[in-house]
Amino acid sequence: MLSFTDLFVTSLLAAAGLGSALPPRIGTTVINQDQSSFLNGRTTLKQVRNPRPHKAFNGARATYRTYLKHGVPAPEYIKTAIAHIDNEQEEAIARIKRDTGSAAAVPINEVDIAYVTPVTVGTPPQTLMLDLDTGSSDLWVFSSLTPSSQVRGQEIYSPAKSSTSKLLSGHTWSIRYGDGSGSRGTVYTDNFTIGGLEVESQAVQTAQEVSSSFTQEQSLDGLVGLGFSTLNTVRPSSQLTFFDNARPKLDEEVFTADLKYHATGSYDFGFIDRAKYTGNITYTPVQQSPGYWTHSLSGYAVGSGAFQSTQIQGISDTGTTLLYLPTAIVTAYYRQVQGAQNSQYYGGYVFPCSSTLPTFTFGIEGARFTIPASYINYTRISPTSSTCYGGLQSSSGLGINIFGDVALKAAFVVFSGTNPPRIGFGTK
Ligand SMILES: Cc1noc(C)c1CN(C)Cc1cc2n(n1)CCN(c1cc(N)ncn1)C2
Repeated sequence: MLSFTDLFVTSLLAAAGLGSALPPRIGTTVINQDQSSFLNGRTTLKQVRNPRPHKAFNGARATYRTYLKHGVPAPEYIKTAIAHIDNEQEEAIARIKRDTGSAAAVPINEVDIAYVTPVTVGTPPQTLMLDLDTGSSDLWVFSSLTPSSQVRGQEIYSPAKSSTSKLLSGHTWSIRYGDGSGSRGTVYTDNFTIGGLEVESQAVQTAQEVSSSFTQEQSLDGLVGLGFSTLNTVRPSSQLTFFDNARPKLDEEVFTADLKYHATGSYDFGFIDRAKYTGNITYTPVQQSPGYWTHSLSGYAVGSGAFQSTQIQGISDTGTTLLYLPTAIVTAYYRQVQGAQNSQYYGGYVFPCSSTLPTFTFGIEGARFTIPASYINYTRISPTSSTCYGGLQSSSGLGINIFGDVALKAAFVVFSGTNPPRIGFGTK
C-alpha cells in the first residue's frame, strides 16, 4: 500500500512524464505510461521515437550549447555556422520536389495504331486527346487556326478562348514524320496539364496545316513530343518539351510508359509506380544525340530458340506503332512462320492469319522481355482478308531500328531524364 507521500511524489513525477522514481515493490511488475516496466528491482525503458516533427540536427547548435553549458563563450564562427546549417536545411526542404502526374494511355483503334492521353490547355481548360510521342519533340495541336477542311472530328485548341494564352510572335514550326505525315503552324504559350501535372506557359504549337493522314485520324488531336528538346522544330528559337519544362518540380526526373495490348495503359510523370511492374527495373544508357531515346538491346531470341547476344542500337519510340529491326533478325523470325513472305505488294512481312507465330524476346542488359505472339500478329490486311501483317518489320529502309509500341507494350518503361539520361525496363 503506497503512503500519501509516495502517491504525491509519484503523481508529480508522472505528471512530468518522468515515470516514478520510487523503488518498485519486489515481485510486482509496474507498467507506467511510457510502457517502461519495473520487475524485481530491474528497470526496462522502452525507447520510442520522438513523435513531434523536428528539424534536421544542427551540429553547430549542439556545439554552441556545449560551450554555454560549460560557461565558455562560444567563438563567433560557431554562431555563423549555426546560421549556415539552418539556411542549407531550409533550402533543402524548399528543394524537396513534390509534383507528379498520371494519365491514361488509350488505344485509338482496335489494333493499337497509337495511344492518346487526355490533356488540358488554357484557361478555362480545353481538353484534347494527344499522342505522347518519345520519338519527336513538338507539342502540336489541331486548333482554331487549322482550316476546317482539314478538321474531321478532332477537338481543337482555341487560344482566343483562353485568358492565359500568349502568341509567341514570329515563331513557326513544321514537322515531318517517318511515314510522310506532317503538320506546320504558329506557336502560343499557355497553361498545359497532363494528369494533374501543370506547366505554365508551355509552348503549344497550333497547326495551320495538317497532312491528310492526320485529318483522317479523328481520335487524335495532336502530339506531345517527349523526345529531347533538341529535336524541337520551332524557329527562330526552339522550345522545350512538356517533360523538360516539368522536370524542375518533379519528385523524380522521370516519366514512365505502361502501354497495353488492346487496353488502356498509363503515363506517369515524376515517380515510378512499384505496382506497375514486378522485380527490378533494368537500366541501360541513353545516347541523347540527336534527340531520340537511343539505346541498345543486348540481343534477341525467336520463340524458344537460343538467345543471340548482339548489340542492337535503336530508339524507344512510343509514337511508332510497330517494332522495326535489322533484316537478318526479322528474316530469322518469319522463317519460323508457315507461309510468311516479305511482300513488296503489302510493303512488309505478311503471313496467313491462321499461322502460329513464335514469341520474340529482346534483351536489355542482362534482363529479358518477351513479346507475345499476339502482339506480332498485328492486323488483317483488310477486314475480310486471311492475310495478316506482322508487328515486326525490317528497319532496312529506315536507317534506324525503332522499338515501337509492339515492343514497349511488353514492358514497363522508365524514361529517366537524369544526367546522364538512361532508360529502364521492368517486367509486368
Ligand atoms: C502511322 C500512324 N502512327 O500512329 C498513327 C495514329 C498513325 C495513323 N496515321 C493515320 C496518322 C499518324 C501518323 C503519325 N502519327 N499519326 C503519329 C505521329 N507519327 C509518328 C511518330 C513517330 N514518333 N514516328 C513516326 N510517326 C506519324
